[in-house]
Amino acid sequence: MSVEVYYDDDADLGLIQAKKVAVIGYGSQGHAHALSLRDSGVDVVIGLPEGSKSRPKAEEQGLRVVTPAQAAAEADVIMVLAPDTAQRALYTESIAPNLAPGKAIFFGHGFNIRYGLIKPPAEVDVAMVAPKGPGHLVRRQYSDGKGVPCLVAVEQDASGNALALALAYAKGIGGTRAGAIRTTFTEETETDLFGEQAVLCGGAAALVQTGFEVLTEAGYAPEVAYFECLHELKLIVDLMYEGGIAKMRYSISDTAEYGDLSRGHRIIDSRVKDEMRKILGEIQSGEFAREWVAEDEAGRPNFTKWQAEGAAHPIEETGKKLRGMMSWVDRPITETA
Ligand SMILES: NC(=O)C1=CN([C@@H]2O[C@H](COP(=O)(O)OP(=O)(O)OC[C@H]3O[C@@H](n4cnc5c(N)ncnc54)[C@H](OP(=O)(O)O)[C@@H]3O)[C@@H](O)[C@H]2O)C=CC1
Ligand SMILES: CC[C@](O)(C(C)=O)C(=O)O
Ligand SMILES: [Mg+2]
Ligand SMILES: [Mg+2]
Repeated sequence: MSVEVYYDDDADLGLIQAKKVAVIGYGSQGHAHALSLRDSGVDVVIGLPEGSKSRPKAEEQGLRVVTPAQAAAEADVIMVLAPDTAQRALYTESIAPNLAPGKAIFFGHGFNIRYGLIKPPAEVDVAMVAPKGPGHLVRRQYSDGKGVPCLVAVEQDASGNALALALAYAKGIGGTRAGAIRTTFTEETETDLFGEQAVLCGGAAALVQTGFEVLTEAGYAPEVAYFECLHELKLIVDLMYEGGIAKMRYSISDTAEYGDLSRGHRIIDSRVKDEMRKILGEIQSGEFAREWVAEDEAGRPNFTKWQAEGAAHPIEETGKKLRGMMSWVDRPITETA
């Protein structure tokens, strides 16, 4: 099945330059969208609650900041980049009362639309521009004249022009320099959640911690275990990123490649694959969304406990010490806003 991909020549920046855009939220994605849109000649206003700790940062970067309700009232296009769990109340209290026919509401992730937590009226466009990378990389790539590929989707096309507007927005943040892939809210939400749970965040973190535990429990030095299970993962992933698994296998030793080919599927075996299917089922059925919304509404008791347990894992202490010895380890991209 082939996907539609749009590039700069397929997008008319003038469409978004003719609109006023409210970016609600000024975190990882919000700062990247707002600054890049502004640098693309778009009239941008930031919506943040009074007392938000992001306010000084946005103001220092020369942006006008008002409340989310005022930003939504002023704007033609409202991009919602607050945390997913805050979006439903934000929508009900500040955005819905300020929607009118002809306006558009945009998202960076489809969670609230996919699971029916936000139901915009039929007279507004509902679209998504979701960069496939962390916000700080989105901004850095834009500033370097490049872009991070993004997904675009239209849930509701009241104006008949929603896709063109979404592509114009994607161009304004550099997305169509790299390519904007057409998808749906459902596909983006379900694959994004699956990817972060099973592979990128949940799967990878558990793999690293478990490998570290096996080596240290067997008496090997934590420092050596850290290098083997975490530090070198970047070198391996960089090779995959550049040329797929094939390039990684080309680059490693034959001994490593034989170990990879003969042992990898003993780790990620049919039980793990079945569990991945189960996780996908929980995402598709809405079970995960209901659980996460309930957890958030209860004050995040499990989230907080698991976060603290993760932070206390011995690999963190070892890593902190070792990274202090590695002058070549760049400042993390999460610290460059
Ligand atoms: N992180 C990423 O790279 C990616 C994120 N996304 C999606 O982008 C969206 C934003 O996520 P992300 O950038 O990570 O969010 P962050 O947590 O980095 O930032 C959230 C921002 O929203 C503000 N905020 C919090 N509550 C409200 C509220 N009630 N009203 C208005 N603003 C509020 C925060 O202010 P304060 O400083 O006061 O807390 C902060 O500025 C989500 O939908 C996410 O799924 C999509 C792709 C990648
Ligand atoms: C992989 C995590 C992510 O989905 C992302 C940066 O794309 C997120 O929600 O932060
Ligand atoms: Mg993602
Ligand atoms: Mg995500």
